[in-house]
Amino acid sequence: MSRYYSYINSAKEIIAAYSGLEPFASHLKKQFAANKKFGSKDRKQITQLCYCYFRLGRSLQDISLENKLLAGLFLSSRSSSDLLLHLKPEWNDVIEMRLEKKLELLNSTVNASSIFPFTNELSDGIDAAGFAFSHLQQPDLFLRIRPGRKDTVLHQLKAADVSFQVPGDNTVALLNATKIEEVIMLNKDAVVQDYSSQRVGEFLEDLKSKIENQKWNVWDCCAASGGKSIMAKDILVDINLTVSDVRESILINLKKRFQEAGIKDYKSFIRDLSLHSPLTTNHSPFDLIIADVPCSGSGTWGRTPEQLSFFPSSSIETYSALQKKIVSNTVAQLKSNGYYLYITCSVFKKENEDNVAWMQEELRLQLLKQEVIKGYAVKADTMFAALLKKG
Ligand SMILES: C[S@@+](CC[C@H](N)C(=O)[O-])C[C@H]1O[C@@H](n2cnc3c(N)ncnc32)[C@H](O)[C@@H]1O
Repeated sequence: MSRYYSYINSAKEIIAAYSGLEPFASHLKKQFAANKKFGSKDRKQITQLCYCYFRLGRSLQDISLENKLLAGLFLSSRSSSDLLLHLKPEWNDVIEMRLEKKLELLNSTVNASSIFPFTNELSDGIDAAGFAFSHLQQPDLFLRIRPGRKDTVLHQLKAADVSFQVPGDNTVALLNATKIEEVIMLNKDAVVQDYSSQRVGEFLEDLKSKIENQKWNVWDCCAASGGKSIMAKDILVDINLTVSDVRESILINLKKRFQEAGIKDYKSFIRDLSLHSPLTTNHSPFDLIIADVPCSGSGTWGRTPEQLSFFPSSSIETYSALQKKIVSNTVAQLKSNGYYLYITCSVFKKENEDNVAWMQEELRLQLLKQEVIKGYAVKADTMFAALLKKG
């Protein structure tokens, strides 16, 4: 058997053994660890086959797994591959063809809802077809350059001969495989942060003018490893920062990241915010609460395309309910006239506009601005942010 068939067979076995209960990346890691025969080139090829397969979502259910693997590779690739050259040379010859033409050539039905089965749940303004078909491409890796570090970062990227683009003032787009930690001082000079996540910073820029003489108390209540907190420090500068998360392990990562970022003065605590329990911290009540809430992550499935096949629709409601609990338990800690920045990386209306409408009606917050930050045309995630004010 040629090694290309053996790649196809390995991908078939790995996909068949996947239940969807853990991220596919973890499953893949375990499978490779248990099969030492795979060298790094084999692992790369099998990984690409599997991910391209998942990028098709529930499309092409009527063809064999082997053909779907090849179709996934064909539709998701823009450059020639040895595997297609050997197994489907007629497709490899036209690999640079436009997607519409490739679909015509396949003569099979691949449409928006076969790739992304929840198009009727989308937030307003999202182009269902543009969003669904964007899953066929792997998103880029983005850096946010920290204040005053632009010359250093661009110089280091050029010196290391890394290919990159600068889509925004302080944003760098890189190919996903770039080993950026070997090139720049991560967290000190720039942070890895998706482009749309960086654009949430525009909401913080709007708030800057509202800070007068006093130092604001800011709480990043679902902080994870601190992406939004570092951005808040960079934009709002002189703030009393408090961070919390339900996971102790992620706050350990935050601590290390903050050290590298030079952020020393902050308070942190572990708390499950879905539980209604009294909460007072040194800095409460707050002038600003940043709630980057747990969500379906449906705006980021270009990075985890297995979700297109495995995400249960019932989870949308579960996330929406959890988000409401977290918001109502944290809003209590907001000063009157304080600001609430609600963020998701979801494209679902129930987690986005519907929850904001609920905050207006039930919690009497005033909506200042809300936006679906669309990333699908620029190889980035899609996010949602809303800025509200307590009366
Ligand atoms: C979307 S992530 C935050 C990402 C982060 N703000 C950033 O920019 O890197 C959501 C975080 O909420 C935390 N979380 C989930 N359920 C929670 C709960 N019940 N109470 C508090 N935090 C929770 C998760 O552990 C996760 O780290």
